[in-house]
Amino acid sequence: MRLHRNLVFATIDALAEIFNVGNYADKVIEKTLKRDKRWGSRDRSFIAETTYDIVRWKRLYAEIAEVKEPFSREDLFRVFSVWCVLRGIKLPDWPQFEGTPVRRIKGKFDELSKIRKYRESVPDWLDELGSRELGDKTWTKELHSLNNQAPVVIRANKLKTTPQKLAEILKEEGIETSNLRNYPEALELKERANIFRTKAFKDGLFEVQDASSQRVAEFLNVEPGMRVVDTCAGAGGKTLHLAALMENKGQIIALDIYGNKLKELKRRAKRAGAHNIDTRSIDSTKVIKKLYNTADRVLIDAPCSGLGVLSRNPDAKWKLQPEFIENIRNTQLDILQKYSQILKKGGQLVYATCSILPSENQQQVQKFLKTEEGAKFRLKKEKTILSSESGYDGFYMALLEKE
Ligand SMILES: C[S@@+](CC[C@H](N)C(=O)[O-])C[C@H]1O[C@@H](n2cnc3c(N)ncnc32)[C@H](O)[C@@H]1O
Repeated sequence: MRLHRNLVFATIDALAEIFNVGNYADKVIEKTLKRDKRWGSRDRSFIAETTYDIVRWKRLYAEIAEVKEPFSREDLFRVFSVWCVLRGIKLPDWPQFEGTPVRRIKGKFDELSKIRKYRESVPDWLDELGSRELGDKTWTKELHSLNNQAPVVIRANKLKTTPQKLAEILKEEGIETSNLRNYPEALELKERANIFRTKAFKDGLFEVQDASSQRVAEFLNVEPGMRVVDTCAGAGGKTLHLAALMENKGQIIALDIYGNKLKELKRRAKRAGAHNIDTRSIDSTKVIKKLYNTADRVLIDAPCSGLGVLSRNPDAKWKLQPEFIENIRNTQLDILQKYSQILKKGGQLVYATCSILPSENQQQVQKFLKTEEGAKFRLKKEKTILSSESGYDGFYMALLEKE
């Protein structure tokens, strides 16, 4: 691979903004890619993938490069040169790479690879938390898996197509996919591509949704005609899936505390041809209370640490703080106690997170069952999806019935 100066410089700029300013990697990359209209798809994927890679391996690379935050531009070039050396990419003869100690980089890599927190590049506190909650053996495997680049999985929108037809349509647009066994609506891209540019996407034939995430709506046992409340709907990944499973019949009320996310949900619903979704912003407790005892099904796709989706969101490793996880656990329990009251007697509720920590998952459900509201519920089944076992995101889901 030959390195192009403007692509490397754009990557360094993006890294400076992510590491030193603290902006989100996806937003920074999106902005960086708009900088030069002449960049083709290979140029764009170089910038995006290299930036994500260096974000993912920040601790390991910085340790090898012997640099500390906040990084100067010179430091970032040193980190970049570690990335090149470890990938076997020939360094160009630019002044920024002069005197790069190639042998020393390889030696330090071998040495640091013996220690998990460096090898897998995580902060000390996170390594300790994961190991304490999951056990050393499972955490080691899981962390390794969460450091792999996530595959691109899409969900065929059954309101408009079938996975088979969609695969053919995408093939005509130059995108090859394969079916995923045991995931009835999913297709996986054989090669990464910007699928948002396809006509099939603009026509609402699919949504990008990880395979594990596609398990959540299925878990809720919805049927056409039901009244379903999606309490933490965000931009609607699961809401749209619910609408498809309900064949557009019945009613879905999508709630969130952020109105802008619900606006995006509406846009996506229009594209998907999902007509049975109402959105309501939770701007007071009244919004929830009005819905008490009205729903056949409730989904609580709770805010969480997001540790199960590190492979698609590697900068969370550096942005997450232990206090955030502590606070989010309180929110999760509070939400469970309040939003569960939306359910009618005999109705079913799914509590889900994209976390792999038992303290956000099964332990929260057990705590909830011991509360006054929780005593009305029975745990029907629960499922923990580990990335190391499934090859996709880490998720947790529990199905509860109101007796
Ligand atoms: C895991 S995300 C939801 C993802 C979404 N369901 C999807 O499938 O795309 C959690 C959502 O909960 C929302 N949220 C956070 N606190 C909340 C609260 N107290 N009540 C309702 N929603 C909340 C966040 O804004 C976020 O959109």
